[in-house]
Amino acid sequence: MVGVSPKIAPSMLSSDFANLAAEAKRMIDLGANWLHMDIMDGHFVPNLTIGAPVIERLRKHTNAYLDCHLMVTNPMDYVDQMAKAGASGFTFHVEVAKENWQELVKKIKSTGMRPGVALKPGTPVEQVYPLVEGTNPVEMVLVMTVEPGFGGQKFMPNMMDKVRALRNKYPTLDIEVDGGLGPSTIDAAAAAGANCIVAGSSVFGAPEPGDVISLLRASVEKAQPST
Ligand SMILES: O=C(CO)[C@H](O)[C@H](O)COP(=O)(O)O
Ligand SMILES: [Fe+2]
Repeated sequence: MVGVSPKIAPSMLSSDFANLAAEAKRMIDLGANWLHMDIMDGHFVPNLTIGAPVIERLRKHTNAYLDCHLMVTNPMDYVDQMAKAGASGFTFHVEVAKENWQELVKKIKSTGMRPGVALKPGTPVEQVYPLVEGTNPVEMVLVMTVEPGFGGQKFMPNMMDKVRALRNKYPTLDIEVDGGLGPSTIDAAAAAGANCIVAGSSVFGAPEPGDVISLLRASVEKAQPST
């Protein structure tokens, strides 16, 4: 398979938020490729986390790729502030961008951020096809493998049908899975074709988080050799 390399992205939602800069450095030093930042507005999902001010403060301490997952009702309102704060990737949910996704993707790209689209477990995968195939395509699809809102939930294996369908159609697309990924679920996700792996509780809850990061990467490399 050509063009997809593993990106292991610890979800900072499970980190010690009071020591975010140190936690970010620890993850990068342990081999993480990206840092996954969960932005929740308390409206699209029943939880409230962080926003652009925290991204901005974190950016002063790291050059890492900040993979921002926007679980918000009005993603357009966040584009400028997230770009200014130093976000690298901006992944919005298709459920709230049915009408304006073209405008939204264009705006994200104009700021230099990398656009991605996420879908909830109940959303059919076909809904994201136009966003991958349009003249202004997204560069990543995030398949939620839990209901968005909280870390530490159980992986939904039936979401792998979506990952398989996406990988069959788009051999070089970045496909991210998010929710319940860890040593016991990674092989299913990697075999289905996911190459960007978000993992929160399994990494931060492990005695040796670096071992979990390595294991996740090895599983993706084994399932999808990138040459
Ligand atoms: O988007 C998310 C929740 O909405 C988180 O990124 C996700 O849940 C990661 O946490 P864990 O690996 O513990 O499931
Ligand atoms: Fe997430």
